[in-house]
Amino acid sequence: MAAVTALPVSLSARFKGSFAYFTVKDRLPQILTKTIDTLHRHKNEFFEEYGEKGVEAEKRAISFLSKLRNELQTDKPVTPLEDELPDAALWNQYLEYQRNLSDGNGEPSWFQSPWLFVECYMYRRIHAALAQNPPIGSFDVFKEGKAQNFFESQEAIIALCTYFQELLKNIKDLDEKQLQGELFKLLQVSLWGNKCDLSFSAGEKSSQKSSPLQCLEDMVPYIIVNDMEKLWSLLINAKKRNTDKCNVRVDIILDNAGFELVSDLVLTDFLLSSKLADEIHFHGKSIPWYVSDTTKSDFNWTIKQLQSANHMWMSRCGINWEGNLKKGVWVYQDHMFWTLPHIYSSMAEVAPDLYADLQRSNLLLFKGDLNYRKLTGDRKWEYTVPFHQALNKFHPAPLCSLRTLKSDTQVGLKPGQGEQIQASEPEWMVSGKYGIVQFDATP
Ligand SMILES: O=P(O)(O)OC[C@@]1(O)O[C@H](CO)[C@@H](O)[C@@H]1O
Ligand SMILES: [Mn+2]
Repeated sequence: MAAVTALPVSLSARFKGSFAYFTVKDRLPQILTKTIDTLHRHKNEFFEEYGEKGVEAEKRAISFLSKLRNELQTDKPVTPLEDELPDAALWNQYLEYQRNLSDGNGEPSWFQSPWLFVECYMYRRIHAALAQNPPIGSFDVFKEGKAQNFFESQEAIIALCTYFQELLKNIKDLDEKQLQGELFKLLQVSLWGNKCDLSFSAGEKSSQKSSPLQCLEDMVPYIIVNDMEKLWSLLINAKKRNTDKCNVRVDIILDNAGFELVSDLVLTDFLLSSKLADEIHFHGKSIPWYVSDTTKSDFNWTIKQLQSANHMWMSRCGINWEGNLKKGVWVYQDHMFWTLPHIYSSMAEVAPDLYADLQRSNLLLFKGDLNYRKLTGDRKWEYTVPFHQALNKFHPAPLCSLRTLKSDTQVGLKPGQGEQIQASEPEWMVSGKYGIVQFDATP
């Protein structure tokens, strides 16, 4: 009989001094405080739009959020959701599951439970604070920050769009080697684009300032797992096998809006334009999430901004991308599973429809740190554990994580590799300076 190996423990704030501990202790309350400030600042706007009712809704949302911050900071039990939003029952079932896991060690709570669970729960409660308070129910408290990130990355966006439009001019004449070179460049831009997330900096500015293409070479040593060659093989082989009947579909599970999203759109446009893929499916969040994550409204807003930009190549990108959506070769999808606390190894059970949909893809690109945490279960893995093992049977299709390290979990390293980086850079797992392009194709 095969030995059943126990899974390592979940990351949690109960490990004092860990990154999870500092996040729950400092960063999450800061994010709540900023959220409250944002609502305060929009008070007049709510009044102008909805009169007294708007102001009352704002007050109720603020008091709900202050209560939440207090619960967090005093390590109160995590309470069932009391709203009637469509995912509430699934959340409450998951809370029950956590209760059973804690095995008489007390109720699930902010500093005792798995970090991933309580962090997701905070964003879900922020959503409830607004959703339960019409008429401001659909106000996205993180919208301003996402838009600001986009505007502050303007120069980098211009540089990227210009590079890409120049590339399109002679893309048909590129030989395989050149095509591979361009794919690798755009993969790296999309990888490093993941530095620009706003929950990491507790909502402080984090935009792409310099030209995103210039220093790629210098950053190669910081890609500590680099499976770009494997990605290339998969794509080029699929292209060669491709017949009219069988489209190559690539899915990208998006992360942050702002510069990162533009880098993802350029990468996926390249896949279409080079005919490495015929169809791209984008997966975004159905509610505001982890400060900077992309919602449908961010996705459409970004394309509109590009279209109407006062720069020829930026607007060309925007126009083409709107066209891709109209033609149906780009498809935007969302599913509530992406904003549940569940790790991806439970997708087949919790969201069988989504799992079945992903199975129709030739390649899944998972962007960012949170997706990596959910792929690998957010556990204290040994660095050398194979990625496939950490995925714990999650395997709808060949998949690849493009992620800069911003939480202390990493698998698939060579023996001694993690220890060696640790010796010279104790913050390597949480600084965003290192990245991975980590691929798994084994069914
Ligand atoms: O998924 P992303 O945008 O790359 O990163 C999300 C993130 O900033 O949020 C968490 C910290 O609160 C960490 O998991 C991670 O660093
Ligand atoms: Mn994010």
